[in-house]
Amino acid sequence: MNLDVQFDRVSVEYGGVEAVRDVSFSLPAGKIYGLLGRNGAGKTSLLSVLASYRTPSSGSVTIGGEVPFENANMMKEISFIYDVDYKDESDKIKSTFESIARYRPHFDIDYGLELARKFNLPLNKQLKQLSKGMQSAFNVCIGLASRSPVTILDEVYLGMDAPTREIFYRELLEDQARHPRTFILSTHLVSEMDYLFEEVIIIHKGRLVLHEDYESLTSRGVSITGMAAKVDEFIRGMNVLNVQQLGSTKSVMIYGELSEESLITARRAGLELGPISLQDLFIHLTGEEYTA
Ligand SMILES: Nc1ncnc2c1ncn2[C@@H]1O[C@H](COP(=O)(O)OP(=O)(O)OP(=O)(O)O)[C@@H](O)[C@H]1O
Repeated sequence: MNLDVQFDRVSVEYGGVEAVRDVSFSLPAGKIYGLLGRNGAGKTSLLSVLASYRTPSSGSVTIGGEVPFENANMMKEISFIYDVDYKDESDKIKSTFESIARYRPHFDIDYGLELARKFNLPLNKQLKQLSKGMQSAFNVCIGLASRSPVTILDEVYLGMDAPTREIFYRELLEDQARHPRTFILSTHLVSEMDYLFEEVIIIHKGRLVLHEDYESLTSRGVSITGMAAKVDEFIRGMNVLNVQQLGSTKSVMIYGELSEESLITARRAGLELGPISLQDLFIHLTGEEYTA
């Protein structure tokens, strides 16, 4: 079954206020997508339309050409994992997995339990007795063990410590290699998670800023380091994202590809060129001065 995701001119309104405006993009099945945007950019609103938690105020979302809203067959193929509050939940991990497996056809209980052990989750405790980070790790167990063809993980790392997040990232990549599917990861931890993304979608103030594959996106920026005067001369007229200076050495990030001629000039001037990070680009593209 082809389960490509298509957003077509999607807008989401809350009481007449537009949180998402006219967003279109398509996500071919089987890849890991990073969805980035600042607080309030509209990520959860967009994802909740895909997960059929709400309908768009205009436009449409389809999966494999079908509208998922109130489409029971299609809903079995989607998992939307977010920061669920378990404060009233007295079930334990295993029985929760068993309940989920009844309505998620791809759910693998053994894999879920294996993950729970890797995350050191206590199988004998009620969910409400788990710490915040443990509850997040439990959500990740559900997201991965569901093996849904379309899996949405909306800021699922909240409260998880760094080693636990590492387990999450490693397991995600390993399970993706075994059972390829579409993952959409919404995150603020850009520098930590960027290596997971095959494609990146950035939204800002409800609008799509870009959708591009990770490699070509990061190849669009360059860092230039060298003697301050030489750097200043070289970057004249370029789109500068960030400047750092230590003594007489200056390091500058620019956005835009350098021509072959510029590369030769930079080398002649003794300047060091390097890649820039997705986080640098993200900060630039969603800064206040940026207008899409
Ligand atoms: N139920 C709601 N009623 C009214 N406004 C809402 C509602 N949910 C979200 N909004 C507004 O819609 C906008 C987008 O919110 P959304 O939660 O989609 O952003 P986000 O990118 O997920 O943010 P964050 O990274 O902070 O979680 C915000 O201005 C928010 O205040």
